Amino acid sequence: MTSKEKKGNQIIPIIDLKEIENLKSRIHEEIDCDETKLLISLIKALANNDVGKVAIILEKGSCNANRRLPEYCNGTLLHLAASTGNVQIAYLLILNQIDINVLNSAQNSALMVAIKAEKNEMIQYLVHAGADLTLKGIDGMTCLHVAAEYGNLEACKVILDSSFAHKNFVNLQDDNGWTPLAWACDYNFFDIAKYFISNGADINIRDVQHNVPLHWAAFKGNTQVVELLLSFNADINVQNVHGDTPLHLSARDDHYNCVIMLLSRKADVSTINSDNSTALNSSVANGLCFSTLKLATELNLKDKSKATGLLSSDISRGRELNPIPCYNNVDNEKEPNEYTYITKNCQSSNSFQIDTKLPTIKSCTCVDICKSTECNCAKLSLKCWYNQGKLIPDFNLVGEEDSPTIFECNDFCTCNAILCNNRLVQKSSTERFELLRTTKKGWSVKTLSFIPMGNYVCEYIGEILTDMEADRREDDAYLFDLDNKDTDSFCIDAKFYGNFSRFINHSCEPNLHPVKVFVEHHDRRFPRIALFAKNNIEANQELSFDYGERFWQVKRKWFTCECGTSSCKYSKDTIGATLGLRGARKKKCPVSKKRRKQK
Ligand SMILES: C[S@@+](CC[C@H](N)C(=O)[O-])C[C@H]1O[C@@H](n2cnc3c(N)ncnc32)[C@H](O)[C@@H]1O
Repeated sequence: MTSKEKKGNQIIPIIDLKEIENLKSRIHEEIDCDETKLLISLIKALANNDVGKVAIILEKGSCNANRRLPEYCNGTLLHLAASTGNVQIAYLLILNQIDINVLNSAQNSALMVAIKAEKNEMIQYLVHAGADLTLKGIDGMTCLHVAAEYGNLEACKVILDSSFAHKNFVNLQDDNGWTPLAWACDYNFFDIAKYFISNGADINIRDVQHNVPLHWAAFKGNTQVVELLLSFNADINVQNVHGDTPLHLSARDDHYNCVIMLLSRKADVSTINSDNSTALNSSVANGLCFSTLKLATELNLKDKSKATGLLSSDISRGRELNPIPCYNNVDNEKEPNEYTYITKNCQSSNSFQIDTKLPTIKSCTCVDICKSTECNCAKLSLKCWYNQGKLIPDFNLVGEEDSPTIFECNDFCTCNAILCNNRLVQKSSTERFELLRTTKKGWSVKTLSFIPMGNYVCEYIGEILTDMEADRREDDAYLFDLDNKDTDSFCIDAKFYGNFSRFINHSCEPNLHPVKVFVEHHDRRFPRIALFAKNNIEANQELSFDYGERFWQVKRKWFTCECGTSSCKYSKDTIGATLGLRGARKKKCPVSKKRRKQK
């Protein structure tokens, strides 16, 4: 019926126009021009795959191809064509201006209908014809989620191979936080899970209940998928918001093979969930797994060297995308609790007002992706400093002078918020962190995953204060100066309200670089402080930024730098020379300025 053209890895159906003309010439019956009768004939012709007749009716022009069909779930003729898989008819409909991205009342686009019906040639055609891959249907699922749920590997390949799919498309989450990989793992589609992982799927992304795909695979007893995820180093003892590990979930549903697999890979039988239950306590009494778990628990009890120092499984209490566990293997200090965990800057006084008025906010009129130099937001930042989800190498991550200020696209821009190249800090960071007690610097933050240079890591969050308010505070250890040259000065204090960034220590060889970023308002007095990776950061490294010389000028009386780097400027041995020589110079510290003495 149609021949095919190869483009990249994709085979795209080619519509044979001569064949359509030929089919049209065989139709000799009179066609009634009454609109309702035309529509009925069209539906009938479509259902019978009568391409010639569909072409003739559409040519009459008096039939609205976009009309909704109540008897077909309020879809359009394209939904109908998608379910039958007739690519020539889909071509004719699109030629007649049918909207390719309409959702029917079950919230399916034509592409989703084709995926569910496994009409793979139609899927190729609709993707090639520009169907919106980011369109979200029921429960916020994209076409890739649907393809994963229905086990349609061919569709997954077509979608991900398409030039319309952006870099991180494979990791988009639905309303429940599920990635396409989570769907494939839950429904035991091994080949799809493997395909996603080899195409950039992140096995550690958490859903709204903090489950990772391994939880779902274990919960369903999908042993082969569990093994696949573990072979890609999935954390076997990962806990969800209820404290359940994959072993808890597998034991609860008595999935014997899966429990054996997890135990053989050294899953920890001693982990307790929020009900104070181990996997053994959670298992079905006298079920298949019970005696195996009992034996594993008894053997484990004999191993006394199990102390992990875990004080909390998530210091953010579910506020971050990924939980942030807290460990102390150093002293008796408990989990820090003298502050309130927040994820957005806050203001506790009326002494100033952030100007959020619409006329003061510039926005762009780009279509989709904001990659051109014409983007108004990029122009405001001098140029767009992001590409493929990170800072471009041109961005000054090492210089002492202030880095450029970044204006990200905002709610008033016309671009597509998912595809736009100029939105990073406004999206939650997907990196994983841990709070760890150190011997000489109190608490510290380390990254659990590799972070490439230029990646956005986290935001320094806290209470916005005027300089005068900050001066009245006794403890200045968590102040971050917003350092505005032209107007009144403000700072962020993370002492009482803050996120995990308040625990990031100083280093003379820092791996983070603070950048001023504006998103929801353009009031220059109140930039957001985004910390970006200054270089590649290996997993398990401590995060740090440079607190600046002024900090050490004030603090040297109480303590000196313990960063331990070879170029440390403020250690017991070097601080005298560093500040003695430079003390007289009025050095402008680029970002961080702690002004007050610690009492
Ligand atoms: C913003 S807090 C960082 C988190 C802090 N470690 C804690 O336990 O809460 C800044 C304080 O951490 C300690 N600190 C940070 N970097 C340090 C360094 N390089 N050497 C010594 N102490 C440091 C100092 O006590 C400093 O006042």
